[in-house]
Amino acid sequence: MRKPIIAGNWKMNMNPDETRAFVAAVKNELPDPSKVESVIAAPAVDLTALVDAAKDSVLVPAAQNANDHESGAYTGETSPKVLADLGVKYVIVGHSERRGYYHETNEDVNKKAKAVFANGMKPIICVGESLDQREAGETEDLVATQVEAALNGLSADQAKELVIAYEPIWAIGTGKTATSEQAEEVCRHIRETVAKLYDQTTADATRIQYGGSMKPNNVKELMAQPDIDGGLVGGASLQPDSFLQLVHYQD
Ligand SMILES: O=C(CO)COP(=O)(O)O
Repeated sequence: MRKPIIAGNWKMNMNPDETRAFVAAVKNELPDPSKVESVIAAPAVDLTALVDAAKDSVLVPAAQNANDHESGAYTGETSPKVLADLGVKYVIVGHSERRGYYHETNEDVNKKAKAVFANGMKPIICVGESLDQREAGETEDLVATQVEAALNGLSADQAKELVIAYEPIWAIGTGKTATSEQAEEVCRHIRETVAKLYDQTTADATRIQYGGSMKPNNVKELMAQPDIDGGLVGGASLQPDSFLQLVHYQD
């Protein structure tokens, strides 16, 4: 059985003091990690505070990006090796904001996913279409291409470990959630794509999240879909109360 994974993506919000206060507010209220994995992806400048505050708790620290090199002349970038040294466990790769604002390509996403694995962490690989692409009927082909490119050269064992987040761009930060049927349709297609690339056993192990205006009031219905194994949550992960409601969606 795939273990559900609810991950907050704080984007460029919170400072170290706010990070410590958030962790203090949630750390003793999180669900049993054998039932739901609770993850927070903080800005790089907050990760030391996050890891430190979250030790002795089941909260799993994650980063929002990493360079594909371990060290060198890459001014302003974050080394995946240093993230791993700090105690980070997951790294979000290829978020639509990185693809859009910072021109990350499918090839970059693939290199970063490999670098994350090479340093003993797991990537959360984001895919998803714009509204124009959805309206042009391109969603399934586009998402399959993104998945194929991101997983290029990864082993079946790695495909079982990574997480794919389906985030329709038109649903991010807009309050417009994809209906659970729309989200399920694309997540099922992602699983079929993984099955074609590897085999059904591998695809059955890969965890697929939905992201885009996931909130306490829609998490249950989304998580009830057979191919949705988790959520990647922006706005609703910034407050301890709503994050706790999300990770406790089974209660
Ligand atoms: O981009 C997202 C998570 O990575 C979704 O953000 P919102 O939950 O704020 O729509």
